[in-house]
Amino acid sequence: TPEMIKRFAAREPGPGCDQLIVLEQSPAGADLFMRIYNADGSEVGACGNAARCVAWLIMQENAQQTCRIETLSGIIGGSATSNEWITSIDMGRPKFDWQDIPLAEEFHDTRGIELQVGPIDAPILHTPSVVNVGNPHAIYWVKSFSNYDLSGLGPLLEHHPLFPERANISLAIVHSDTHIELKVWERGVGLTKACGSAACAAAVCASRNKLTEREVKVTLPGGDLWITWREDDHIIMTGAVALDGIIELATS
Ligand SMILES: N[C@H](CCC[C@H](N)C(=O)O)C(=O)O
Repeated sequence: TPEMIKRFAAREPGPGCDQLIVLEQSPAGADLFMRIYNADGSEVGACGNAARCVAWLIMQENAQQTCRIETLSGIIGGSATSNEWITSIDMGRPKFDWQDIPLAEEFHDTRGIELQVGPIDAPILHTPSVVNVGNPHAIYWVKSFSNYDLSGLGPLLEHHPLFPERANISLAIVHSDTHIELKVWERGVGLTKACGSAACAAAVCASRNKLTEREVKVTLPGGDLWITWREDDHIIMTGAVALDGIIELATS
């Protein structure tokens, strides 16, 4: 139940976690179904970091080079790389229409929507890009993180009425046309060290807004991820399998 998940995630007892991942049989015939619970007990459709860990486990266990993982948002594809500790995930295609984010009202240009923070005449944050990469994201483009208290602004924006399913909120610095740096307030969790889906969201929005190339390195507090937004519209995320993220595999 959500209460049990909240207790587990809140480190009572145990190490705590940002997400709790439950692996089940896949009704769609994928290698398995990955059920994703946030620390607040909410169930969501994407978790990039977990996908890399779960793909690694499947491919190790079955001696496979590829795998398919079913999620609430559809089937994603895992593949091994030349480095056994690095996996790639095909996160599928981004959705940019306002109804697919989803937003509570119509916006024709989701490359930058009217959602400013602070005084109308001198907003401290404004014109975020929004996208759904299996889960909803809003990305604010900033020059530096030091001017913003994301732990204060995050929950306000996460729960903003414009996001009927809430949203993951990121601050993004574009260092070059191949390098983005992110700080993320995750829906249902809070500030985290890494968010794979936010890295995907920022990469496709930066490219769509002509701020970067289609292949970028995304630096998060917990490490780097490499995102390619392929010409066929699929988002490929490559990064280390954060094995320290697999505290324990509870087999039921
Ligand atoms: N908090 C996110 C789910 C986990 C995302 C993050 N852990 C990742 O690696 O993508 C959401 O509610 O959509």
